[in-house]
Amino acid sequence: MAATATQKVAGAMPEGAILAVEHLSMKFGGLIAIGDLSFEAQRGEITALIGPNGAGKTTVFNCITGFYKPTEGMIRMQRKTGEEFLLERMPDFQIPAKAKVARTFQNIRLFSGMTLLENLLVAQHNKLMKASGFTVMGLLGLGGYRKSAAEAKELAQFWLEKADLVDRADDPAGDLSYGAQRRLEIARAMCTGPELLCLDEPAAGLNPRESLALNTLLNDIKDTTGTSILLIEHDMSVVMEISDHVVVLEYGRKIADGTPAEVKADPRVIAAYLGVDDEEVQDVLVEVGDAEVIHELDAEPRPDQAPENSASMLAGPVEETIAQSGDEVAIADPGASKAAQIDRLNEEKR
Ligand SMILES: Nc1ncnc2c1ncn2[C@@H]1O[C@H](COP(=O)(O)OP(=O)(O)OP(=O)(O)O)[C@@H](O)[C@H]1O
Repeated sequence: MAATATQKVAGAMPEGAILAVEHLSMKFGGLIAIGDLSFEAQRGEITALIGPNGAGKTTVFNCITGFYKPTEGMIRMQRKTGEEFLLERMPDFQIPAKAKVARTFQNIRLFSGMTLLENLLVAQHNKLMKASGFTVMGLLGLGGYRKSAAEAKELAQFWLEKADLVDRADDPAGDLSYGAQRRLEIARAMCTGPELLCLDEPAAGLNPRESLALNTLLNDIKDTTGTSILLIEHDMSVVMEISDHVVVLEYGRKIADGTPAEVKADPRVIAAYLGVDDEEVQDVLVEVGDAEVIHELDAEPRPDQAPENSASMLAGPVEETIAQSGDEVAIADPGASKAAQIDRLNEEKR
């Protein structure tokens, strides 16, 4: 019999974790966007998911929030009540309501013609409809609807204040600056009462002042509500400043996992994150003092075989990819992964 989305799975949830991604894989035809990825997000912490363009970060988010059904693997989420969900088995519309996971997108998705307040009330639509008993009489103010409507407005105002937007409550959302729209999206997500908030590049396109306001809001959410945050971000000032834990992807694989300070000093991360520019990699390796790696890396570059575009690359070793993908195989050069280059050099040193 098929397991249900809330069925307990073998093995306890890792200590303190709200989310455990276990052996997740996602293939698109012959392309392995995520390959055997496992990581955890701790309850009450900010976990950042970073990596070069095309590393698979958004695909992970899409699997967590039910937009994609993973090819393999498990995504376990445990609520404060102890109730456990297998997100990969749930329909996407149930994930916010039952598992209490909310998300924002890379491109802003507000109702730009509606006021800020209206945007936050719409986010609470389900709760209000329930309070109306789904009847016209309910909507007209009988039963608990009136009370719920007042509470919804109060909650919206609470989050407008937190996002430093309360003075603009009656303005159309489309009139806000980019940074303010980002904060409004987060406020809107918080109005749904999430236990896990997934933010896809919230600092994209923000100026330093707006990035600072974003950091303040996210730290405030973490400290005052205990909501756990999973963050995809390219802006390292945001990642290093506010994250408790950082998971680094390259070609759909995890290459590092640790505190911001740990991953920042990891030569594999530096090599992967700096993309295809070998000279830049070496500069940074000099900065972290890994002269030996630099020396060996000098002998290793294979620019003639490097990818032109990371988005077209595969996640794993060629032989593994061929074995997994059947006819529709897109082949990547194993030399393309800079983290793998560092691994090979370390292997040779032993
Ligand atoms: N629906 C899809 N169909 C086919 N390929 C896809 C699909 N979604 C993602 N991909 C591919 O999967 C890989 C990972 O993409 P993804 O968007 O997850 O990367 P990312 O790390 O979020 O990149 P970025 O930082 O540029 O947003 C890419 O090669 C991408 O082209």
